Amino acid sequence: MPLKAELHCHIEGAAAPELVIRQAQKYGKDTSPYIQNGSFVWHDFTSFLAAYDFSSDLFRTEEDYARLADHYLTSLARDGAIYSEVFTSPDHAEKAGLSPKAYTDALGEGMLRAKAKTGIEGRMIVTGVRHVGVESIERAARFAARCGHPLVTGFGVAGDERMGDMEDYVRAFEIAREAGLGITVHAGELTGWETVQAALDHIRPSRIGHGVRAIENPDLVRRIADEGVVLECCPGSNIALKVFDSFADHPFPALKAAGCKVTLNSDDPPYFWTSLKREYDIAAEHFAMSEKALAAVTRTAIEAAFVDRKTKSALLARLNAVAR
Ligand SMILES: Nc1ncnc2[nH]cnc12
Ligand SMILES: [Zn+2]
Repeated sequence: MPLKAELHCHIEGAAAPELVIRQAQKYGKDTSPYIQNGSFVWHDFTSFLAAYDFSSDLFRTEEDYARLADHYLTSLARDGAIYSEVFTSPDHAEKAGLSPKAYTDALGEGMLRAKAKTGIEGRMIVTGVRHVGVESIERAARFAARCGHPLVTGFGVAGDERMGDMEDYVRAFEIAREAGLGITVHAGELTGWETVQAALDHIRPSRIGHGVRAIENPDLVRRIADEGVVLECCPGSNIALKVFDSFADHPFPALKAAGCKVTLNSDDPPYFWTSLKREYDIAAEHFAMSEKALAAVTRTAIEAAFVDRKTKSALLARLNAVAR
């Protein structure tokens, strides 16, 4: 089994249906509109977000969040992952009645529990959500910049790409950059190549969440390759959300062949009927990636990780010990 690293997973979106059902029982909620036969139910991005927000609202206490992070990172480690970055969302925490600090501390506690059991190294990327609005995104950036939590190492923007413009987020990203945080932004998932170009022009991230629709513009693909911007690709998510019709139509191999740095990620795994392990399996089966090529993807992810140099070297040494 190849060693793996993940850069792109929304922690609320990693809650398995069984865990969500348990939380719903705890808080007296009916899951039947959103979970049927042990599987999340949605049919487009808007209804996906409705199911996601319903489930997120069932994580309310520090222990709920600690258990969620522990659960997810432990399952990742069992699938061969040595490193995990998760997107956190102070907006969801506040809606559930927890302060951003209590929420972040709790997730950090869960990550440390998973590390104690399995050795997996975890970090958090605080995100603002586009469809909540610019003000909340700047609030999230200010929180990320001043929270001082040792596992918070990045800042990002996610949510419905069809709302707002990249330029609206420049201030938030400047706050995060000045605080020394790594920068990633969702672009080129639900909207076309223009969003990816706008992200590069206005935000200057080292990584792009998805970015796959850059394939629509060969000049932009060349620019991504030349500038060494890392793409956090999530093929299973893209097919589930019908960004592309099939894995045969997915641009992962073409982006890689054009010299773009690509990584494999699960995004919101149970919502898209995937896992990090399945993403590596998809790449082996549909993109003809050898074990060596998959190990190189893991290496790209670790090199692009928002983690201190010493930890990065230790992770690369672990990878190099088994993959040559
Ligand atoms: N796939 C996705 N795209 C944008 N925002 C998200 N938030 C959670 N999952 C997301
Ligand atoms: Zn995402």
